[in-house]
Amino acid sequence: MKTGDRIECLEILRLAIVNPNSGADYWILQSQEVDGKQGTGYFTVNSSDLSLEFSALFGAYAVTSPFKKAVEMDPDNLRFTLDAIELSSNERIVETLRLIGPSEEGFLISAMPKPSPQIEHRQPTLMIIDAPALNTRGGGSNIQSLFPAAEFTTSGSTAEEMISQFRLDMLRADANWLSALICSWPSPCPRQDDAEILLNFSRHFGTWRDRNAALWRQESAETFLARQLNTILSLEKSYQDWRTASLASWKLHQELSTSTPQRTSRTRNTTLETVIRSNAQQRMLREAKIITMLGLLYEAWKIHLFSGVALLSNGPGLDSDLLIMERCRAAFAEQDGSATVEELLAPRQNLLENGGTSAVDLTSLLGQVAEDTISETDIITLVGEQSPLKRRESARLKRKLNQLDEPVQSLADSISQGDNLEEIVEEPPQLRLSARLKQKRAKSDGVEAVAELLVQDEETEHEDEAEDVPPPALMALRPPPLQTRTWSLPPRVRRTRRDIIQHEWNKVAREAGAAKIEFVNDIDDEELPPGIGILFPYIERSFLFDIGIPEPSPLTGCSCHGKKGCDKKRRCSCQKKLGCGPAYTRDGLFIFNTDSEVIECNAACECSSKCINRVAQLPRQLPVQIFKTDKRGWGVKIPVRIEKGRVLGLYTGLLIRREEADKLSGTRASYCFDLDVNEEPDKEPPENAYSVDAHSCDPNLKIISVVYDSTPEDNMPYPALVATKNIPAFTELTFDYNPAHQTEYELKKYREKAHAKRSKSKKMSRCLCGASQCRGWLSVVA
Ligand SMILES: C[S@@+](CC[C@H](N)C(=O)[O-])C[C@H]1O[C@@H](n2cnc3c(N)ncnc32)[C@H](O)[C@@H]1O
Repeated sequence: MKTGDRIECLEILRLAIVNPNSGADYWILQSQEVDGKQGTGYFTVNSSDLSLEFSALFGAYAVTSPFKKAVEMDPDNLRFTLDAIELSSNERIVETLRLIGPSEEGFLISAMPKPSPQIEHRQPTLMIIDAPALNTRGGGSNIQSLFPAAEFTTSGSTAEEMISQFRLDMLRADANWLSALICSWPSPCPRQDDAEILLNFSRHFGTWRDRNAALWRQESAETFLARQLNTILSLEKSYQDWRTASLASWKLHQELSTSTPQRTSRTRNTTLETVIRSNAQQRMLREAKIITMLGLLYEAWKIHLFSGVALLSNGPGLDSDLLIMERCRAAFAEQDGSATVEELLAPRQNLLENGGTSAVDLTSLLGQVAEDTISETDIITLVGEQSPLKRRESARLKRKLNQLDEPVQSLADSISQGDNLEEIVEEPPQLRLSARLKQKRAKSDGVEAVAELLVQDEETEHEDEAEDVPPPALMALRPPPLQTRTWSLPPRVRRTRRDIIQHEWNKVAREAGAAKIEFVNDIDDEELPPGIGILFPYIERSFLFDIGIPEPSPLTGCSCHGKKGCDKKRRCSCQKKLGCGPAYTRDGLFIFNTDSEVIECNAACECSSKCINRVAQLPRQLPVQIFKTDKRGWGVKIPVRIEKGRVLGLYTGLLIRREEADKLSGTRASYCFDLDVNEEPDKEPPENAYSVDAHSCDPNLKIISVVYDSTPEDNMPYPALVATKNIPAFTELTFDYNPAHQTEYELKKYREKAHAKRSKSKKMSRCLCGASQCRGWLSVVA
């Protein structure tokens, strides 16, 4: 590239190019008038120093200089092809290039939008900044000296303003993305307040970044950096608190699960419960990894903060790394976690050989954490040995992780028992990690359940792919040989968040023997109901138990024999407690002959699994669609006709104590279901498909309480959803959130209360059920 060359492009927002060796000052690509119009996308290169070959800017990739091929132009879609390296403007070039060069040492080329009332698209100006030069000239305060004012007169703004704007954009992108990422994680098991800590954490982070953006204009670079450092310290503290709380919670969870032989032996006996239990364990594991990941993110960010380029792009490691991560995370999600360790590590190997940054490592890590295909020890391995600074940091990290509390250590042990850390670091990453994990876990005592689950995962994997989405290619993460490397993602069927969640939920449903679940939205662009994310713990049946929930008492069962053993109430000790005839017909339809709890036969009974008194406990038979309604958020419907009395399934979730439930507010409270059959204080937030059922004052479902894996005295019945009428296919399913309000007396009281409270109470809102007898107000806490 030389002065006078023309480059055609539509828009460049940011472009960073790193060159550790050259001493050139900067280049400017100015837009030119074409056909009498300014800024239609042609740019001419001006440079104050032509000693810098363009190929050198591409560091590891451009092996010879000057570059052999001219810049190729594609007016519809900006595309630079340099020495067979393709850079597409579809991805922000700043990120692409950050992948291939050590930002600490080089140049930053940035292209910024130049506001122009005449032209619709943003008109770019491209700048190349020599970061070391920036340092020697006194950092941020002297930026102007690098950009002679004359060069910017056409843009109508000063260099400083443009840089501030640039930084502001990056800060916003960062803060938004990180908070979206953190907020999309669901509340961890078993402690609900972990979610709160996470939220605070992300808020804290967001506020900090926004404030930084504002202060940049007012403060000197030194004060600015000092302030950042202070905030990092407090941010770190909040992260540490969160980590400590989560670890303590994990420890307690572990202790409780091992010190409760009754529940343990029961869960081992039933595949369903084993799976649920394993899910909980996996989830905890994943959370521990995420905690570690966040730590690594901040470590990485801190390292970058001290590099020269930090002065210009404000937390540069995080700025672009986060965006890279976001992209790679999506790529990982598309791959459904099927990349091999080798494939995951390949970008890093390539980087190390060619002088890379930590960006890809973190990217890969985050993707893998989301897909649960990586352990803490692998994370440490991946952080690996890089720059001396990075090496120090990673050694410190290793020490830290080694000193971690027992819970995480035992987690790591359960994954890689028998390996020491150094061996893992050395080990060539050739095996599929999931296979390795499977073997390790299968070997270690007490984690058979997890191994069993993994085997099931594998078995169902292919079936799933055939059903949902074609297996994605691995191109994006498997770097091609140097000369042919492409950064544009190949065309493929894109997996949305909805696809991924649907896939995950169906996996759980299938394992529980239940029918399919589908998300449908014909109303707007919202992909999923609020609060449902990649790690949302879907439970098909059974409860998850919060800490402090007492063990259910030992079960006693009936001694009915033969197929018809439980048909007669007086012979069946379970049904005797019912006080009426059998609750179900032989076809499994609820008879509506009792308002009290239905006591179904249980694991201790001698009757067969097909006995008449086992209905709600069976896997959900009908497929469900979770769909977006026009006025009431998301709801549930079933694509087939439903007979009156059909038991559709259970409303399950995490069983928490009333004290905890009372602390819930807003949306979370609206999912809380009071199991208050015997005045015991347990409630649960949502964790399955029926938790999005809407309220109606004229509902088509009724909730009945069913007991089958605890005793009535334990007060842990399952709310089961029963059709109260024949329901046509695709009708929205509704139940009355407050059936007590149906009686005249209660209704009167309710109306008075609603009237008094409607302007004040957050718990009352307008009912939009549309029923002719609509009570007008919805009390969201049932
Ligand atoms: C348990 S959630 C149900 C799922 C919810 N629709 C969603 O999109 O997440 C309960 C919330 O749904 C909404 N909702 C359910 N039934 C409603 C109704 N009849 N009228 C108005 N809002 C309703 C209210 O916002 C309520 O707080």
